[in-house]
Amino acid sequence: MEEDVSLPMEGIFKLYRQGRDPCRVRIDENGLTLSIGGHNEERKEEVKASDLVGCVCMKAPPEEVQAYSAFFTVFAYPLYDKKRKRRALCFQVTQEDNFEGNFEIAMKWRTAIHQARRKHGVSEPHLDYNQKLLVLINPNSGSGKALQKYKRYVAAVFGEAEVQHKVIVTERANHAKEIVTKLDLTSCSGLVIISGDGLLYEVYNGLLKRPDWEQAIQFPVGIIPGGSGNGLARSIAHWLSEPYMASPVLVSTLNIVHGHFSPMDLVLLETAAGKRLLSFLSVGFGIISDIDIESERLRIIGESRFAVWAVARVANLRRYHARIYFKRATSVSTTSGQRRRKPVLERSQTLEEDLKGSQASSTIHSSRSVRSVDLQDSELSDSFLDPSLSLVKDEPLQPDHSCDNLGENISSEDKRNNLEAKLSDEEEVDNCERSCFTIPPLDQKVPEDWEIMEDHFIMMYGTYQSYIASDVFISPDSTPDDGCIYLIIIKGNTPKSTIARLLLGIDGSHLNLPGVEYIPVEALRIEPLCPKGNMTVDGEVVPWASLQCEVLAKKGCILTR
Ligand SMILES: Nc1ncnc2c1ncn2[C@@H]1O[C@H](COP(=O)(O)OP(=O)(O)OP(=O)(O)O)[C@@H](O)[C@H]1O
Repeated sequence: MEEDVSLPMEGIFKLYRQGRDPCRVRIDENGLTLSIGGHNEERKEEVKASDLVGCVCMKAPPEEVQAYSAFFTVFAYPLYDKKRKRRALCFQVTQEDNFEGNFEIAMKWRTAIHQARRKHGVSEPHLDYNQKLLVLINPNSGSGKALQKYKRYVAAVFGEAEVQHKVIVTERANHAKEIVTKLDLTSCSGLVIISGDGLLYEVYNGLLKRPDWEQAIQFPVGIIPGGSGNGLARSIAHWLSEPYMASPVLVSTLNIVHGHFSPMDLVLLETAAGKRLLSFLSVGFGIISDIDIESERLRIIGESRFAVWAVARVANLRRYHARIYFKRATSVSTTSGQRRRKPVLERSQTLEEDLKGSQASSTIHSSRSVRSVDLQDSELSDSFLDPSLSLVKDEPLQPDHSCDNLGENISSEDKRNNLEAKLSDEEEVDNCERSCFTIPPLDQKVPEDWEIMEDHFIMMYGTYQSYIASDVFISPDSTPDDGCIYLIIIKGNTPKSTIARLLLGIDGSHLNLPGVEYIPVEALRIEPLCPKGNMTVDGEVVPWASLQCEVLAKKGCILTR
């Protein structure tokens, strides 16, 4: 382990290939400050500690005249124009007349950069940086690009941040579940999932199978979007006010690199067969579940599969006879336009926010006139120097009169097959016993303070995250740790035109449509009263039968900035 240096630290270097002006550099716990040029023409740049990612030390390239120089390159991802962009600042150290002396100085700066980065938000619990992360990649997620995303983007940022990790590429459905069921949780600092939400569902249900499940489900988990359903990754970014859509993989990878833990609600479910399931995203039936399951055949087109299938489903609207019971949450309100504070996390101001106020960080300005300097917003592969020169070793339903429109095929074969594979573990021991629930068993009456609703529903969808897919902003009031399941209910008498408007854009405004109910609850029971339908948990099919659940508030742990 490297020894700490005392901050602040200052030095004078040259910015490699950026003119002859000396550059005064200061690092403290707030970040890095550069002052370039003389007193009359001084330009300043600041990079916040929260945007720093790492630093590598290098020897001089063969063409360098001052061959005794050493270099250190600082990597950061500040916000420019509503996008996180890579900044690589390469400093040339020539203080000493020999390479060893200069290299020692460069290494000290590397330590200081790491220290500033890690001390940012140090009061928050964070990853043990001395242990490896276990990265699970589903090569068949979405359009099949998860592995490519890892190789092309994630590995590069992990390299810059010196994130030690081990990769396992899943070979089949349930592989990830098997891995985490047996994993020695002391052998790694956290789990990172590069996939859609389906693989994370497997991981959580693998953790639930363990004898130590109560601790295991609290194991730190990070998610990088690679699938066709990436609701959690988008929800986390929304919560942190990060510009997700501009670069989903980068924004999510930076959460892992910064490695702060945030509590996340999980939901414990009980099926009619007495099986326990763990969920982090949603539970429901009706039109959204149908679209999710039936659009599976279009997974090759990625996330747009939901929008394409929605059109087909509205034309052929189904209604499901069911009874739902719920315990209304008393501690929250759903007043539109009066949303609760979003980021619960302490986070430093972004460059963009700064620019709105004072002219500040990462913009170089002269003492006379403020001007932007050409920023090296290069692609991940760019670097001022060849990283291979680094001297720091990388450790590295039959039709039924009570259910309309159910005569047609209502589920995709893919998902059904997957369901069969996943239910084949029915005989597995449930270490999570019935006593873990505070709600009564399914065959007993619900408590007096629960409410009951019976209808031919178009949908009933309970969600605990704001987004259930990257472009489906279903529950604006949800935050990952609010202790609530938000029910979105559409009863059978709602006109088709309303459903069409709803599905054209689930962007939060859908909650204002007549006929759409939005109810925060702590616990829920669903009792289907028609023979066939799609019931989903986190977008995965579960048997069409009674089911109930309750919130395990803040029992999960996600990696965030
Ligand atoms: N190597 C593999 N081959 C086939 N299926 C796999 C493999 N690894 C994992 N799976 C299964 O693929 C399913 C879907 O994965 P994932 O969520 O990553 O992708 P997705 O495109 O978002 O899919 P969905 O939206 O259907 O959940 C997972 O539930 C998992 O069981």
